[in-house]
Amino acid sequence: MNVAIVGTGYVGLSTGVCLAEIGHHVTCIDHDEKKIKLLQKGTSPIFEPGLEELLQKHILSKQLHFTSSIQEGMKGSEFIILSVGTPSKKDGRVQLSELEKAAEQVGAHIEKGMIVLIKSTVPVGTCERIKQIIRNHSKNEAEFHIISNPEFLREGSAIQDTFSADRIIIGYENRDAAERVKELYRPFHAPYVLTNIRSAELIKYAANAFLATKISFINMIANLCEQVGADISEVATGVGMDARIGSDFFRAGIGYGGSCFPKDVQALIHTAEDENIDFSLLKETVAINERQQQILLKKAENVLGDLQGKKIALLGLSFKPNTDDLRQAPSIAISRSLQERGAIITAYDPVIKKWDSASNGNVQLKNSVTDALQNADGVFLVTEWDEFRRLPWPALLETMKRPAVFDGRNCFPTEQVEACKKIEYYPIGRKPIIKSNGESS
Ligand SMILES: NC(=O)c1ccc[n+]([C@@H]2O[C@H](COP(=O)([O-])OP(=O)(O)OC[C@H]3O[C@@H](n4cnc5c(N)ncnc54)[C@H](O)[C@@H]3O)[C@@H](O)[C@H]2O)c1
Ligand SMILES: O=c1ccn([C@@H]2O[C@H](COP(=O)(O)OP(=O)(O)O[C@H]3O[C@H](CO)[C@@H](O)[C@H](O)[C@H]3O)[C@@H](O)[C@H]2O)c(=O)[nH]1
Repeated sequence: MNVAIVGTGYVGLSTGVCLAEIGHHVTCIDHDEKKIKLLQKGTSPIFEPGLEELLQKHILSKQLHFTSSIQEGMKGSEFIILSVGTPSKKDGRVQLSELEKAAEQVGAHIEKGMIVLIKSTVPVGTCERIKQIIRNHSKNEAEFHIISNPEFLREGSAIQDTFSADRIIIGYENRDAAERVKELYRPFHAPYVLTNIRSAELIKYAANAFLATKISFINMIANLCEQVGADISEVATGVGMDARIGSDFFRAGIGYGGSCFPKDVQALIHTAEDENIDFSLLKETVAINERQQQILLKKAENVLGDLQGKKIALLGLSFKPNTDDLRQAPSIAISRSLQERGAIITAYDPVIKKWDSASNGNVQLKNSVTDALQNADGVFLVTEWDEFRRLPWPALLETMKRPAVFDGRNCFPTEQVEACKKIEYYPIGRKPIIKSNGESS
């Protein structure tokens, strides 16, 4: 089948390569010409495991094409997938201008029988508006169909998530169009949920808001663990083993970030507000998350005192491992607060090589963990990149002024704590371990 994807970002590109892999002919469209040129050469503009291999494979197989022209991309396509960004406005509501603009452009080239799938995350009622915009811009009044098809892939595991999706949501008003969409995705072997468009739109927000709330809940339990002498890892395991609760998205830490949870929770609060519903539970999810992002800072102040002039090393900057995405990353909130307190901030991340110090806090990016840790008063483990678990920690800590480790993801290997003669280890929701000359106190 022929598919056009409008918006070749994290979602559009991941979806595009996966649809090519299952045998479709895909044209990815983006108005960013630099991005398109890079993609045409087989280079991925984003860091996403497994993506570049599929990209190169299907450029060669001629199943994957890239263009900055909507007209060229849509020509002969049966399915038009819209996956442009829907970021937050300052007040937390959803900015729909990118999607509306894309809809106008799609409208100008829409043809009879085309199926337009809205994959961008959009508030309830948006798909109906987008349909109207496309119709208003259609020159030939072509009859087309609209489908709400929210996406659930995660950054860092986008390809794997697409091939083993828990479900595919198809919000439809025309049953034949829904059946054609089922056929498009059939090789993924995922269960379908066929529903009306508004329910499909809401499913996406409810899923993200629930997961974010689950994280805030376990973070509060972690904070309680610290006060009552319990261990969050064991508590989360014991609670999560109840099949009704589940152990996924139950890792305590420094709170959730990324381009989705923060904006989608805010958007759902606003949707409820517009219907005169005070979704106070979600407001608390957000408030807990904001406090949690400051927890390493508080611990560091308790241990190191005034942070003015102290050197703090941040390990990991992206909002989670295996991505280069910095959108709403906890590292930004942390470095801004450290800067306010006059700390000197160094950082290392395996893939982030650019950092906007003016808006994200003044951070000196280093090329290695060794350089970042040199002479530091403390290290914050911010993102649980795998490589941090395999470092020669005993030797590294000796290069620090004070071997104080503030572990925001509980990812520092326990055996390494044991191997260190001198360490002050402060995890989340667990007892700190202080060792000097090989003795714990
Ligand atoms: N990032 C994720 O993990 C994820 C997962 C599920 C759903 N979503 C949702 O999917 C949507 C896209 O997210 P993303 O992270 O891929 O966004 P993104 O910002 O990475 O990509 C959007 C792309 O659309 C392009 N674009 C914008 N307007 C265009 C137009 N008129 N014509 C052509 N190209 C245009 C931009 O240049 C950009 O490359 C959002 O609604 C988001 O909430 C994201
Ligand atoms: O137990 C956990 C799990 C995650 N996180 C944090 O939560 C954030 C989001 O992580 P994750 O959900 O893995 O990444 P995203 O790529 O943001 O994916 C979420 O947002 C996407 C965009 O809507 C959805 O498609 C996905 O289903 C949804 O998981 C990150 O900061 C994680 O560190 C935790 O703190 N504890």
